[in-house]
Amino acid sequence: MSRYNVRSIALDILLSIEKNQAFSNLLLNKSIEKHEVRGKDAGLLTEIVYGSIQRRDTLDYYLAPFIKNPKKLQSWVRVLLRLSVYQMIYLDRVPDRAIIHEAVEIAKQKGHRGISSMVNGVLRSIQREGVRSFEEIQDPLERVAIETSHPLWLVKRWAEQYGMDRTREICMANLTAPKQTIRVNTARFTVDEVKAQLQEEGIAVEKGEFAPEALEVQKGNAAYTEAFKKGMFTIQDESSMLVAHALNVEENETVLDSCAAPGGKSTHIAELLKGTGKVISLDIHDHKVKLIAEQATRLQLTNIEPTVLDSRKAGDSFGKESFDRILVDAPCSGFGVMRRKPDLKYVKTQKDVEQLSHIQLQILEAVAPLLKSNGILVYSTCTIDQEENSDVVHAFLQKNDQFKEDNTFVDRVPEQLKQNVKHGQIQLLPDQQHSDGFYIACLRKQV
Ligand SMILES: C[S@@+](CC[C@H](N)C(=O)[O-])C[C@H]1O[C@@H](n2cnc3c(N)ncnc32)[C@H](O)[C@@H]1O
Repeated sequence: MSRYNVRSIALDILLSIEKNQAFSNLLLNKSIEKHEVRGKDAGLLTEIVYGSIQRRDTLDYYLAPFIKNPKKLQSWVRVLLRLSVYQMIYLDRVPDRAIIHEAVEIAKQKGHRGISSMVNGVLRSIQREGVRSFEEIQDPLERVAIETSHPLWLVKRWAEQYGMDRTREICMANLTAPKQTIRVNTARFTVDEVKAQLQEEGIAVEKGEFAPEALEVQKGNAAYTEAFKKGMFTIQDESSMLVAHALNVEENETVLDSCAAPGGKSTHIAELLKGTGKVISLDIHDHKVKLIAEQATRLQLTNIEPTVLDSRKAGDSFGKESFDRILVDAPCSGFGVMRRKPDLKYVKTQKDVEQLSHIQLQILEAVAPLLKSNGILVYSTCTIDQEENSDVVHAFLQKNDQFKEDNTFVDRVPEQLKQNVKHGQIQLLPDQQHSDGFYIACLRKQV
């Protein structure tokens, strides 16, 4: 595969993301398979696609002084310029002249002479003159927004919730590459067994930062291994691994996972139950419930029952007080996982946050009666927005006085995170723990 093709494929992927607002990781994986992009080329393609999305607004800021008629610029030309400038500024392994040459060739093929000479002119000017500084932006919020390529409304919102300094750190952290961590299937294997098997397959791993069953991948991709096929582990961020521990399950218990697909947490709960008891795994989408069943089969866990159901109607299918533990790993804005899904920041709106917080509260209220007294209800999201996190929990507790914050939650949190637990809740931020941003609240139903 030549470099020319890699950039051409990158352009097609980026255009398709712009047009359909499809998630970048899915589209990228499909293209890698379709074009059989391998080795270093796959790495370069991934870097160009993710980087160009992640830095979109910064790249436009850099390009703006060099483009005479921005309104007339066709979207494919803008995307081609973005991905070329991304490489010139952020990747040092390809010389600028090669990047410019390839951009001009693509422009010739896709457009006409006028366009290719404009692309050539813009990129050569940037090569010669460099790009402008962020110091030109007076407003500090706007500067963070442009410098880290986040929408201004989101930067403003986080500045109100977390303060200016923390917001900048969060936004910067969202530009870094996420780690790959795996969760050992402790129902069937030990951490050492999995480590040894992966090492045999050329995948270097180290102990995770805080979850006992976590291994951090240092080299290689654990997804394409025999160990994965054999069900020795699940690929999961470490912050997500805290959720099943928060439930504090004991063998033979019955657990409701009310928003379960694709099954990352259901399978963890099933593993902690050591194959005993039962996990009823609900999801509203039929095609997603199939994914839970697939994972349970791969991991050889027989104590999971994947079920298609809107959990807001769970009361029609299950009796009051029928579960020992309930998890609501709610649909959310995903603002904690922007490193993995950088397109989210341009797609989600303030209205989405508001609507999601209503659904989250509805789900909590619907499943609450199904919990036995003294049982634990865990609410979690992969977002860092307070309206979807502590505000939802606060609203729920106000209306449901049978529930209280579970102060024993702190005992089930790893040592280095204990200080982050407040009132039975923890908010992990991407700049602090180097994991995904994640929120967990642990509530107990009073006897
Ligand atoms: C954050 S994801 C869950 C991730 C999952 N717990 C895991 O660890 O793999 C939220 C899920 O909730 C599902 N969902 C959204 N609304 C729902 C509802 N009303 N009832 C049940 N599931 C719902 C979505 O389809 C999505 O799969």
